[in-house]
Amino acid sequence: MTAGDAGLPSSPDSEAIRSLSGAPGTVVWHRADLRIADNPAVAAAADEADRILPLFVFDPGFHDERGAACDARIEFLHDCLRDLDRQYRDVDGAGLTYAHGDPIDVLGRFVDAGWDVVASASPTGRYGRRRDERARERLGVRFVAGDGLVRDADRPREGWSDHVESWLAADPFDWDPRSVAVDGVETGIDPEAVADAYDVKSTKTRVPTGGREAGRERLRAFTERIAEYPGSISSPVDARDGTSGLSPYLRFGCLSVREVHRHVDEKVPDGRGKSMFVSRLYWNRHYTQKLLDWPGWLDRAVNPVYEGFNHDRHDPDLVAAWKRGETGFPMVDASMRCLRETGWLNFRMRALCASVYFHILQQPWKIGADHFYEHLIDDDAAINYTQWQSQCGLVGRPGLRLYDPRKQVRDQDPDGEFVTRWVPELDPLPAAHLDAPEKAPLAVQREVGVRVGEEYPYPVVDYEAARSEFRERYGAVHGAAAARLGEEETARRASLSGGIEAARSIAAERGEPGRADATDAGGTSQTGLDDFG
Ligand SMILES: Cc1cc2nc3c(=O)[nH]c(=O)nc-3n(C[C@H](O)[C@H](O)[C@H](O)COP(=O)(O)OP(=O)(O)OC[C@H]3O[C@@H](n4cnc5c(N)ncnc54)[C@H](O)[C@@H]3O)c2cc1C
Repeated sequence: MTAGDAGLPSSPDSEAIRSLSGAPGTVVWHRADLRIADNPAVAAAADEADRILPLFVFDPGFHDERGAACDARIEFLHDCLRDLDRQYRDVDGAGLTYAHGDPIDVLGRFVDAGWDVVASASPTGRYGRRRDERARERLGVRFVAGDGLVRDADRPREGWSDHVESWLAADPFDWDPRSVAVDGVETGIDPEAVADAYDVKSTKTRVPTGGREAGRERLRAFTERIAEYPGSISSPVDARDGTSGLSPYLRFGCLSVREVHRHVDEKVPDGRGKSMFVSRLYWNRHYTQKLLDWPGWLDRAVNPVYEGFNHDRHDPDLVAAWKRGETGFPMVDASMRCLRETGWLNFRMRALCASVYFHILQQPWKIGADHFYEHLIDDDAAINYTQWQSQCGLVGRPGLRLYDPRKQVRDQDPDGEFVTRWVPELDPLPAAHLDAPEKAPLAVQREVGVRVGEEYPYPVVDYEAARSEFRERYGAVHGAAAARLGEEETARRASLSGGIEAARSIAAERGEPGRADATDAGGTSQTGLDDFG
């Protein structure tokens, strides 16, 4: 579909822009920073101009069939935009101007009419990177940094934690709405028109309402129950209401990481819940720094030795079974169905599904990561793809994150609440058999009317055999992969928290052909606060 096919023109046109009265000022081009508080671009524009014009451009590349987001994520974005419009109106200005078309064309018309353009700098995927480069080169758009990441440094990871810590402690970006006029141009475009034109209709359920107001409410509610956070993280049943649920609000910039940190720091006494939550805000910055350091995370194995790993085994039927939640591993199936229907999963279940996909089904990692990208409401290219590569073991660090899906049922869902909610055909089976229904005695299967192979599939692969085979294959090249971490370029790409030195020390210790050091990740969970790599 093109802009024309969707029935929406590229708007506003030059005439509408020229007809704005008064001298041109500065356009604030909003993208993934849908707030007016603690926003470096808004603050910079208000500081330099007497007049600002906040703009969001609906890009057909995001909304038509080329866009990878599900309709629920687009609806969440639309909520965020309506809320941003309200934020501007609340400070007595015109609201947000909605545009439609190729952002470079739209912004070019403003530049031709004498406007400057500023935007917040943020690492993006390939498409966004190209768009931003064109905007900078052709139109002189200024990208203002202020997200706590290290830019333009030869070794971004040197002193990185200190840098993030002082950014978190610094005052938020501020501006005085009384010192600047907030202008707008009538375009006839708004989220409703876009939803109609592109037929945006979500079929997902339990999707939260987008926008700053809803995000702030969630933050307030979460801080009241933060003491229960550590005990709620791992189980998919408890996590749904037990973790903050802030990820989509951070993803679309309704709230800044810094203001979330400040709120928790000021309102919550020190304790385990607070420190675990704060460490996750660091992880958010850590994984985002990775994408800034190397954009290839989105489509190439970070360690060249693993490029193409599993490609020779690509089996579309296995991939389809994983996507549909029909692998015969109940915890994976419940998680994959829950992802498709609600657009959210807790960390452990995301890691489990990625691990089973790559280590057990032995399928190419990017197809799996793209599927997550399509369905997650919080999908953040920076976190999703870097997490996928880390979970799959494509960095070349020692230690595989292998999750056993049967153990996860026993540990995280012993009563079968999550499994039977999402895989209702297993509901009649006693909970004791939900970790491995294929092992339930035939008499039990007959009695409750759940016959494995009919109502529910046998495991699509033999878990133990597949795990041994994967360890064998992965281990055969792991020494070579570790050795590559000793090379400057691969070390830079990996962007480990310990910097290039950490990568070199892995190369020195493990950099020779040998077997992978595989452990069951079921008990170990994930990277610690002091170990961002
Ligand atoms: C394969 C895989 C893909 C993932 N994809 C995404 C993604 O696209 N977007 C995303 O925001 N998170 C992603 N995560 C990280 C994590 O699962 C989610 O941030 C978390 O589940 C969101 O729920 P919450 O906001 O309630 O988390 P909370 O536990 O309340 O954490 C608060 C915030 O900290 C950050 N955070 C928490 N855990 C992590 C982590 N492990 N890595 C980086 N940041 C973290 C997020 O911004 C989150 O909103 C992924 C994890 C895996 C294993």
